[in-house]
Amino acid sequence: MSERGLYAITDSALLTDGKLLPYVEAALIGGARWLQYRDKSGDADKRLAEASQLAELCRAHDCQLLINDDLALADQLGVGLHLGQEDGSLSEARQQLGPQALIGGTCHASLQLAERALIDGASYIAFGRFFNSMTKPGAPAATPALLREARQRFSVPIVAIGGITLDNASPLLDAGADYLAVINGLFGAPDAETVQQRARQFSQLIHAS
Ligand SMILES: Cc1ncc(COP(=O)(O)OP(=O)(O)O)c(N)n1
Ligand SMILES: Cc1nc(C(=O)O)sc1CCOP(=O)(O)O
Ligand SMILES: [Mg+2]
Repeated sequence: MSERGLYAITDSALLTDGKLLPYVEAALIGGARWLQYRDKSGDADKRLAEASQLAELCRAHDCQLLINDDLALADQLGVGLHLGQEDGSLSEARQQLGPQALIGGTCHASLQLAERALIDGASYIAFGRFFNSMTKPGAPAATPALLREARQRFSVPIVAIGGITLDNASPLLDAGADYLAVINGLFGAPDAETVQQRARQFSQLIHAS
């Protein structure tokens, strides 16, 4: 598992009209190291079908797949999981998915939530939002100073999320972020070629920092 990189997150509202697979494949070709399937439709059949296709793509491109919120789906596919504060027990997810599973926790702007997540078995901790987010405008705000403090305290991968673009990402990397979790700054593109270019540029930025 690479310890730094681009963490692409899908969005069912953004990746419509058949964009999901071509845009995700472009992100993987461009170097995304982790991919989170984030779908809020509630359509279980669609979610299983799409997540299964993404699992195949990720295997072909040596990318780790994680499922947002849904432990049962992650377990069914044998992939990772991301849990927020309202998504159930991280310790139970660790118990069910086993010691090797990639499991992450939302920590907003709280070092205490990060400590709790690590006690519960998280593989990584995610802080945010750092900038205005088109996808999740109401998320609590975090600062690069928090990332510096977290870098001092914790040895697990640190993820930054929320309104991240190629133009504003560098201070987060300088402050200690290992992964940049991005939705709109990556997938809010006019075509797959642009997604691939953005993924390459994010990957270069991360590995040069
Ligand atoms: C990498 C990463 N960090 C944070 C989140 C947000 O998770 P959550 O708070 O559960 O909100 P939803 O994404 O479920 O709306 C995330 N998904 N990924
Ligand atoms: C899903 C999510 N969680 C956040 C948090 O702060 O926990 S911000 C966010 C949205 C990320 O999308 P975009 O890159 O388009 O801003
Ligand atoms: Mg959630």
